[in-house]
Amino acid sequence: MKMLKVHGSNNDFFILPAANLTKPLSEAELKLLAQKLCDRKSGLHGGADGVLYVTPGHDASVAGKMRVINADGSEASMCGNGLRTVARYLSTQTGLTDFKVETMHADLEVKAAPAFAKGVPAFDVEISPVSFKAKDLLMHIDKEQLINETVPQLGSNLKFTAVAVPNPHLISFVDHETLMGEELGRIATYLNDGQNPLFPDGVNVSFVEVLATNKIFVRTYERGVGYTNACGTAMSASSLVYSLLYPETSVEDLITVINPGGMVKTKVHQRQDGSYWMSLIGNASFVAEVELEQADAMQGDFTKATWNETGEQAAYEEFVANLKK
Ligand SMILES: N[C@@H](CCC[C@H](N)C(=O)O)C(=O)O
Repeated sequence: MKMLKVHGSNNDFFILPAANLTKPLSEAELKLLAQKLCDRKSGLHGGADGVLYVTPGHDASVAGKMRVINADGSEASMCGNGLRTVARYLSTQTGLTDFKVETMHADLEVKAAPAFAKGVPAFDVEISPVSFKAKDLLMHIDKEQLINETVPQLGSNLKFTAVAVPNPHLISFVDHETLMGEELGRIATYLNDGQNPLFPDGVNVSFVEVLATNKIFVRTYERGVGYTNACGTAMSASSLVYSLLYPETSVEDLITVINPGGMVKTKVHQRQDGSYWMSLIGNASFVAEVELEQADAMQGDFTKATWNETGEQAAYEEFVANLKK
């Protein structure tokens, strides 16, 4: 079966089109396959943060459907970095450059964007729906929503905002020392332990540093994965919270979001009814074309897999190096 190794801001995935399977996968087999492929020690070519499973959409109004399987086998409702790469994949399959992709809770607009650099193609994707309601985050606290408040159960003086986009995010704006410290891992590990009373289903946790007006740095510990180079939904959610908490910025401003894996651009939009959605604009890099036997992959045997590099990773790394100049 053929797959693509891809990334957005070095948040990396295997794109697995269902059409490429030699036999259909049960839900349990899809979960196991993601765990086998993504394992950073025993997985395929260094593993990945997740699998993006692409199937036909509900009708001709969408070019396809993206399902997001985290490295631990859990399924998420959305993946911003992944959606850019799936959009590019579907664009190559259909010839379309402005279309919709079905996701768990919404059909989302995607469109080709100007390349971020030579050899670094980019896509612009819609991040939506957005909710601050505790029930939409599966967050168990004694209030309807959490916006820039401390959470005593976390044993921290930091203030947090919780928002679903639609996967759940808990975000705190911090200074540089805290951004780079141990607190993020301590809090995120606890909230993703499967036992805590606040987020029984887990949550993506991000610390954000404001670098300048409309320029932020986002570091994320992801539900179902751990620390990643970037999290597209987290960067979009952080941009929304930034626009709400910092009067220096406004909706429709273009925000530069730096992350450990590179850089994206975001824009926060507000509809007539007051609801929000975001644009996430960033690279959609194809690293390698992969081919392997499905049965081998299910066993975690990657010895016979073929791996053909596209050459795009070198271009992406040059793009990142130039960011730092
Ligand atoms: N890295 C993704 C988010 C993937 C899902 C997340 N780990 C969750 O479980 O909600 C992104 O780019 O948004």
